[in-house]
Amino acid sequence: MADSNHSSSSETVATLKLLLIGSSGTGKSSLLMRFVDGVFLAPDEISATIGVDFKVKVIDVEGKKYKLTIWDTAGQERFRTLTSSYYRGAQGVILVYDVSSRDSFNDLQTWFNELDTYCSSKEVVRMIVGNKVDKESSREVSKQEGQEFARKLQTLFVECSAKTKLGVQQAFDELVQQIIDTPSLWQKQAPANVRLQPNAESSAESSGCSC
Ligand SMILES: Nc1nc2c(ncn2[C@@H]2O[C@H](COP(=O)(O)OP(=O)(O)OP(=O)(O)O)[C@@H](O)[C@H]2O)c(=O)[nH]1
Repeated sequence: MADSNHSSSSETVATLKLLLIGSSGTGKSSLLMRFVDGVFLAPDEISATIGVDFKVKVIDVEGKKYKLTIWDTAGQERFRTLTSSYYRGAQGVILVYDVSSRDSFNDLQTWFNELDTYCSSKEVVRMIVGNKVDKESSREVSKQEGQEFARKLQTLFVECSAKTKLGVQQAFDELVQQIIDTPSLWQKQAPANVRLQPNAESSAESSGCSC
């Protein structure tokens, strides 16, 4: 998949909404920055997310352009607001843990429960990402454990490092490819350049809502 951030949204086949969830400090904002901006901020340059943030990236898959809106939410409970609206319309969700933090891995089940509550569609593509593999000497969760948990929950699985960028592109590529391979998730959207009638029903179908 290639980047094409200079193309206009009217040329895109679809807009895909991706979410990053997971406990505080696992590296969600860092993964987003690495994937969209190609940078990694040092610990003293990055602060905890408050509420919700998002970035946009246009990618090229087999000659077609897809606009990704990638949402990053606060891991800290006290900064979490608007939870249900955050999940609305998502086609892909990345659950992030830190391979050097057993607690963040144990927290995944709670994040899954939240996901099931707000995003019940089984079609929505889910991926577990074990971040910070560069911290191999302080690893607390083996790759095999991560894989087994993902298999149990029937999700995709990738290990990566926002710091070294290892695996980051692969994670987003696999997630997007699976969404593209599930047309019912995104083909019901109105084309980006078609405006709905003001009185059009705000049903799941007309809003492109997947959850
Ligand atoms: N070594 C290493 N550190 C990382 C990596 N990714 C993120 N970090 C560091 O981990 C800390 C937390 O990163 P964030 O991206 O702010 O984590 P977050 O999940 O967005 O945190 P919240 O906004 O509180 O939910 C920062 O100090 C990052 O620099 C990584 O791949 N390797």
